[in-house]
Amino acid sequence: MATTAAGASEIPNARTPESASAADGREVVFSVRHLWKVFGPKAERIPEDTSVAKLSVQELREQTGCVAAVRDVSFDVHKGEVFVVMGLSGSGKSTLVRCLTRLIEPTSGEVEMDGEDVCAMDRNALRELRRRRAAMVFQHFGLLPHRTVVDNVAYGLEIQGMGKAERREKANEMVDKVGLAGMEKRRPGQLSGGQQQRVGLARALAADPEVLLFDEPFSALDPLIRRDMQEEVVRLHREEGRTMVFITHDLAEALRIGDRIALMRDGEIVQLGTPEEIVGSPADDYVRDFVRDVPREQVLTVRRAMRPAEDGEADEGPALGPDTLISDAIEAVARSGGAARVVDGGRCLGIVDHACLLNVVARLDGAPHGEVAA
Ligand SMILES: Nc1ncnc2c1ncn2[C@@H]1O[C@H](COP(=O)(O)OP(=O)(O)OP(=O)(O)O)[C@@H](O)[C@H]1O
Repeated sequence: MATTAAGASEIPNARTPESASAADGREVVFSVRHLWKVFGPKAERIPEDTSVAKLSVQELREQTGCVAAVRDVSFDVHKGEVFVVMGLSGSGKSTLVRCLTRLIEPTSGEVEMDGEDVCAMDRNALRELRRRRAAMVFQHFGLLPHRTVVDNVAYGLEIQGMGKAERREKANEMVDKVGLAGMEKRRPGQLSGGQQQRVGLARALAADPEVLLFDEPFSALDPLIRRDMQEEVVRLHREEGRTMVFITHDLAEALRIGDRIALMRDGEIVQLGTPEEIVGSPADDYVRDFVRDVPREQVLTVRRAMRPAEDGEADEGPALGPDTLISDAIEAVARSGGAARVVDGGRCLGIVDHACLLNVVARLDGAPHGEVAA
């Protein structure tokens, strides 16, 4: 697993290649195909009408009076991943994620959860889906002010019909899990904003949903508490491996917590990839501009920097795992004074030296394996 060097933890991006890799054999939780959500008059005709479906957002609005909040979007969310939906305000993030459980009704397209057609679910199945299978954690948690912390956490379980003793026990367990032990008897008004968010998180976790859907849950928090909560999410994810879909407009947040990121613009996904793919190989100028200020050495790994080993190099020098961040590799190379080997399972995959590491930092790396762009 990649680690950040001390003092260089602006965007820690610790994840294994397995958790970050795209599909290969991974179980799909949500499968979305050609999803559209159009607001406005006769919205349902827009996706089918090729003469208007390709118009820009502004042209579409002018010609039809409709807003296409989500336009022909397809993707899979894999079991156990943190899937981040990122984009500027108005790019369609909330609409897209609400369509997953039909909190917003899609205009057209397919949504499946665990192979089941969400668009065909009746009212009861939908209620079950939202309560137990894919629970949403909102920015404003809507805590009940007159109830204690533990009763707020138990509330969802009460609705599910769980008995008092059992739900108390479960709620206490969740309060502990999110770091609020000792505060069980307080009321929301006696908690800080960050602590209230933790109560909301504990309440969502208590229902033990297969997927947690977060809609910008931390955007109202001040930066330090926000950072705490991001770490909390990463910790919970590591401990439980629960699938999470997380909306944010904050790139640093997306890079910090996401296994994969779907970057949206005007209702479309312009790039879907790991943080390393998005930062290292932006799909177009829009994405390139979006990630321009990201400290690359804190996101990209030595896989991207390494070059083939020359005679004798494969047997000497410090060994680094292939997921070592460039920032850590810089430290290792600087300390050793020479090149380092990138080693996986005893096999030398390549070499990183001063030049190839600097190429990545200076954005002179056009492609993986240290081939310098022409
Ligand atoms: N009920 C609605 N009626 C009409 N247009 C809507 C409606 N809901 C959303 N929109 C429009 O759809 C587009 C996408 O909105 P959405 O809220 O999904 O974006 P977002 O990326 O989540 O934005 P934010 O980060 O500001 O929450 C916007 O242009 C918005 O104005």
